Amino acid sequence: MLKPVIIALDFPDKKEVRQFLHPFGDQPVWLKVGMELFYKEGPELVRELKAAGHSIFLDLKLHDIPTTVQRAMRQISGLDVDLVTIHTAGGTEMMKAAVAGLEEGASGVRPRCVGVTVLTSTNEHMLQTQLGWQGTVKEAVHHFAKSANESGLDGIVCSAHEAADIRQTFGPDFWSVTPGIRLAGDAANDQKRVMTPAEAREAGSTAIVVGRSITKKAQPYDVYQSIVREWESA
Ligand SMILES: O=C(O)c1cc(=O)[nH]c(=O)n1[C@@H]1O[C@H](COP(=O)(O)O)[C@@H](O)[C@H]1O
Repeated sequence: MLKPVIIALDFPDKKEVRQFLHPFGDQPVWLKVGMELFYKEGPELVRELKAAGHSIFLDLKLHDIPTTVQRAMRQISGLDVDLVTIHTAGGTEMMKAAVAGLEEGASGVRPRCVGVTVLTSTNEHMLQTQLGWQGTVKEAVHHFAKSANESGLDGIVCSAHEAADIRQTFGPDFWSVTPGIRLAGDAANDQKRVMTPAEAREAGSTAIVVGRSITKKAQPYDVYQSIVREWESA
């Protein structure tokens, strides 16, 4: 089992990805390929990273009518990635269609699918004034997690602040994948609900997603290793 510290490869192209991964040698890690990189490099880079032994979280956050999502997930599943995202706000019919598409397209075990709930760049004030939700962030995440769970998803994406409630309610097999991770002293940037790796583990996160706190450092490989140690000793 790979360490559940997922590195967000938020780079513009494969050249920068290869440079970044060079110090990792042949050590397989969890890598997240998001929209910026996928829209530039497409499936070819995903195949390259898979062939190198990495686990791939393809984060394209699908949100469309059920038929379109099902057909898109069929294609994504054919890439043999390990984890994918969908927006829970698309509703249960869409999420069920996503799972069906993943099953149809898989040659073996289908990719796990987690539902994005309230983005970690959103705080309670934004949720209430911009998105029209009357309750707290915790209540909103719980609400979307319930519909994700009922739709057959494998977990959700939320901040580590909600992870304890999710684990307690849905059990450890329902994943809480938590971005918004910052090392003590790092800038939050656009993230609003942040925690350190150790805090996230103690709160019950299944896996953490870390981008800039690794990728913007002078010695990213050393920082990755220290985050893994922090996670394991928490
Ligand atoms: O789905 C995601 O991965 C995601 C959901 C969310 O609520 N917040 C969030 O930051 N992310 C992703 O996690 C990564 C966080 O990057 P950093 O803020 O640089 O650590 C980015 O690639 C985001 O796209």
